[in-house]
Amino acid sequence: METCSFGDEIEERESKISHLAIDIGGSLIKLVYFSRDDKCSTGDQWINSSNEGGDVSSSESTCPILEGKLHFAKFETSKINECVEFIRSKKLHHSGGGAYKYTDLFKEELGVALDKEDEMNCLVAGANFLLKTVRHEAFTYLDNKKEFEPIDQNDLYPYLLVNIGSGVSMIKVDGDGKFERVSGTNVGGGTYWGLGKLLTKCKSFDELLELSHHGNNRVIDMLVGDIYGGLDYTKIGLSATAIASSFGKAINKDLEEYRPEDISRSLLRLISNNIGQISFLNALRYGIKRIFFGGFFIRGHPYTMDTIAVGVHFWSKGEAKAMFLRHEGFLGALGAFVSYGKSRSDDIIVHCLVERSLVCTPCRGAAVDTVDGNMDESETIECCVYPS
Ligand SMILES: Nc1ncnc2c1ncn2[C@@H]1O[C@H](COP(=O)(O)OP(=O)(O)OP(=O)(O)O)[C@@H](O)[C@H]1O
Ligand SMILES: CC(C)(CO)[C@@H](O)C(=O)NCCC(=O)O
Repeated sequence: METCSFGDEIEERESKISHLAIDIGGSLIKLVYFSRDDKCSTGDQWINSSNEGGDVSSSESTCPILEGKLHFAKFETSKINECVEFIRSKKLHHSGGGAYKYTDLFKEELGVALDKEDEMNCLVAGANFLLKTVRHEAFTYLDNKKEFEPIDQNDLYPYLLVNIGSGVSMIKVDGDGKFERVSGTNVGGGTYWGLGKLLTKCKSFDELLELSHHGNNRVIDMLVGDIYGGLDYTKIGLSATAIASSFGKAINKDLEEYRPEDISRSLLRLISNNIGQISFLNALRYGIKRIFFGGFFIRGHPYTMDTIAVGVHFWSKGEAKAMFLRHEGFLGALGAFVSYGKSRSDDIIVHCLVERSLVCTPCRGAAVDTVDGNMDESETIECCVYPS
């Protein structure tokens, strides 16, 4: 993943768009951009930053508040030209500096240079930003129920951040900018999509995920009961329905004899279980009780979240808790967005005002239930940007 951001204002017909951050991952490109509300576009709203709490206090001088919305978009990395076209059509591009893998493409197509931000820094900054400022962001998933949990600012750290992208990073977070990448695994979202595509001939990730809804993993996975004559192995705490060996039954038939639905479900279970287990072991290593899972592998998918949550609960004997994030896939891009300018003289401080209620509002179509539903990319976060 590469995370980049660039700023300055671009006039659009309906709103002013400024500040774009882009996260170019192994599988997906994520964009986060800010559009100023019309009512604020005169730029005549000022606050004294020293009177406001939190992030803006680093500046003593007064500064204008730009009220507006954060927007989200994603594209497959293999179709980067669609992303470039989107940026061009929305006129999101402008100035910047720096260089990296896609620099030439962005320079040639859009005439912009990218400022590179550190990936881990951005993941942590994005997670902290969401956990500290966006209500209804973090939730548990137990017994097929999503429950939002308010985050106590005084009891946030340490936590383990597990970002499940193509690969998986596990980061112990101790504060703003205070973190250590303690582990990772190469068995991640890319593995599910890659192996799933080969085994099922699916054309898209969404198709593969959809198949998993209708599958039965017991057809392919070897269960404890398959080994123990249908019985639990009570002495070591394993029920008959626990998986003894993922894909363990696949030795019995040829690939064509298995349903793609069952293959997808077993694969999803295998990967989610494995990540849940490694995450728990790392939480245990540092005495951490709360694990936040992000990354686009999750996609708010009930079976994925259930497998991870149940695994963490089971292995930790209820001591550790798995939590999920509504903006799961945008941590890096959001982090690039909020970090932009921090190391430069043209400081841009992004801060969501609690008074603006931080609801996610739909920007097209009818009202959606923004709290219970999965995140829809057409939703936005109302926020304020404080440029110094
Ligand atoms: N539409 C999609 N197309 C492809 N993969 C998808 C899609 N939706 C979800 N995914 C899953 O999300 C994963 C990528 O997640 P994410 O965008 O968070 O990581 P990344 O930034 O691409 O990876 P990395 O950080 O390892 O470079 C894919 O490997 C796949 O499992
Ligand atoms: C290489 C990155 C950091 C790129 O985002 C990610 O894909 C990852 O964490 N992979 C796992 C690598 C490992 O720790 O084995």
